[in-house]
Amino acid sequence: MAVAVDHLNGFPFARTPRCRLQSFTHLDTAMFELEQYKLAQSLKHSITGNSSHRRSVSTPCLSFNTSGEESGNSVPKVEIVGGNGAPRVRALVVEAAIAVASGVEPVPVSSGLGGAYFLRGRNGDTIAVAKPIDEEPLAINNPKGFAGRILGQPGLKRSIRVGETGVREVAAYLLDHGSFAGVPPTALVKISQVPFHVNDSETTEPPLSKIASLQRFVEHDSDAGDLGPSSFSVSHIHRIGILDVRLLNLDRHSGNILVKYHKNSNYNDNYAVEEAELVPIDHGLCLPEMLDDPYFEWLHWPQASVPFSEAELKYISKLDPFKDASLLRKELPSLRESAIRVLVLCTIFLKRAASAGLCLADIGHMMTREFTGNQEGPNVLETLSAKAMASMNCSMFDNDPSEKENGEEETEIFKFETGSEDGTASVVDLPRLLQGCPGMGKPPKVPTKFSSSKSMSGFPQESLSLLDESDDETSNGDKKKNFSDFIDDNSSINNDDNGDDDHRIGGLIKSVSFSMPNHKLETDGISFKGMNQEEWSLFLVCFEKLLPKVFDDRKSMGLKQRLGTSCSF
Ligand SMILES: Nc1ncnc2c1ncn2[C@@H]1O[C@H](COP(=O)(O)OP(=O)(O)OP(=O)(O)O)[C@@H](O)[C@H]1O
Repeated sequence: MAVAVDHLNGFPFARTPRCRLQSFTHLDTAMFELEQYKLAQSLKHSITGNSSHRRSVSTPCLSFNTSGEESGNSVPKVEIVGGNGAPRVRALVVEAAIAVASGVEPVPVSSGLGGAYFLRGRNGDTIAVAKPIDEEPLAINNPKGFAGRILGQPGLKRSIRVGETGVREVAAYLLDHGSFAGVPPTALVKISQVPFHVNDSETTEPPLSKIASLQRFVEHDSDAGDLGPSSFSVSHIHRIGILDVRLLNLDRHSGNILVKYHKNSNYNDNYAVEEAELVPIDHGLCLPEMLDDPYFEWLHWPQASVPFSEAELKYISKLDPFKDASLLRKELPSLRESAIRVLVLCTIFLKRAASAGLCLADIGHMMTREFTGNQEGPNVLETLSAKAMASMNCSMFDNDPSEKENGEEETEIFKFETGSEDGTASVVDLPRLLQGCPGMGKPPKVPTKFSSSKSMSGFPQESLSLLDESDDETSNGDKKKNFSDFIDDNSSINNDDNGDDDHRIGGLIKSVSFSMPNHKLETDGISFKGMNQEEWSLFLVCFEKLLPKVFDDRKSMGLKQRLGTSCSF
């Protein structure tokens, strides 16, 4: 059996009318070809690297229906398309490639809302979990009855698009430096000639390949939902919590924490102590495109109120949000800049809060929205961001008195209408939003102007309106390409080449911009995508200035509320 490993560095991608292609200028694609007919004849399990077998890809479009040379090639294969620079992923992909080439079919996983498959080796051991992006919840080929939207539309969470959870799984692994939280090795791969699920297969040609996240399978005994938190160590919970805060994880429910038991070395014959290792999985709903409401299961666990240890504080202090941002841009060019900015903001928030002496529970609470009555209020992080945006505008106007005069319509600007499909309008009251944050005081008078609301039609879900696809840019100001940009439209996946939002996303855009164009403060989340680099830097300065007061307030409030820190676990 031969394994040909092929590196495609800097491959210049063409642009075709049918298919938007991604310029993977720095994509280092490792291609693992395993030819099945050779398998039968092979000299048992010898694996040889063959760099001379360079493969030219004429249509490197990451589509579900491949064409050209690939359609004539029925060899199951796995190739890395994102996260190649991460440790331990090549070994994972080699194993998965050998498994699929040897003809072992993926086994569907019954739990979860999305399509997930166990890939097994020929000895029956599970190697990896593959989650095709077109089988995510709400995606076109979802096998569990939650299909219906096309790639690029808002998904289960409005701030994360259908088809873009896989890239986030990989981002979580890349950002888990030194395996601090223990995210299993994860890569974004293209898997070809493997029978995954397809809806409506009678009318549509089954795809020859799919893009999927591929994660190392972790042997485990249960998940955290089956157990009470008392058996979990403070350190394991803190490490997962630190990751969740950096990534603004919207989905850290207990089922997404696997539990493995190890015999503790201190046990004696009468009483074997088992230590539970926690393994975080399922990071598809991290790094939203705008500030959103995270879900942190550990917030309800007493360990989260224990102060960070020295080692944890050291790890946090060494986190560099800008380096992390560069890493993501390099390894995962399809991840949108707006999501990367959320990472930067949350990391700064974590670092400053930890160094101010706040514990994980304090930080998690400040990032979580609260319900009062039946109304959801903004969390402290959102309120702070809104205030930083406002003060940023003020400081820009300070330099330009003429603008200041023109913008005196204040207060009203905090009330903007949001239309709904039935024609009713709701009003979002930003002064109230700004007052919701301890230490914020009165909202500033901020001159702003409204952005025009776009009326769209076509989809019933009002949530479809919340992502504006128009202007996602890289830090250089270049238009950024995303998965939905380069999906071949043969695959029935949205391929918006004409830039016309209206035929693609239904509902009503609900956003208001501040005085600078594209600073969107959306009713369901604050987005940073419209800021240019200079504005973003200014925003961060304004944001950081607001932190000490808020942290002081939280500390005095937390003293009353928190559990005693003398609890032992
Ligand atoms: N790395 C892994 N190791 C072992 N088992 C895994 C791993 N990843 C996922 N699983 C198993 O597969 C199941 C489904 O995976 P996952 O939760 O990631 O899918 P999902 O469709 O995104 O789920 P959800 O609807 O909860 O968001 C998990 O409940 C778990 O049992």
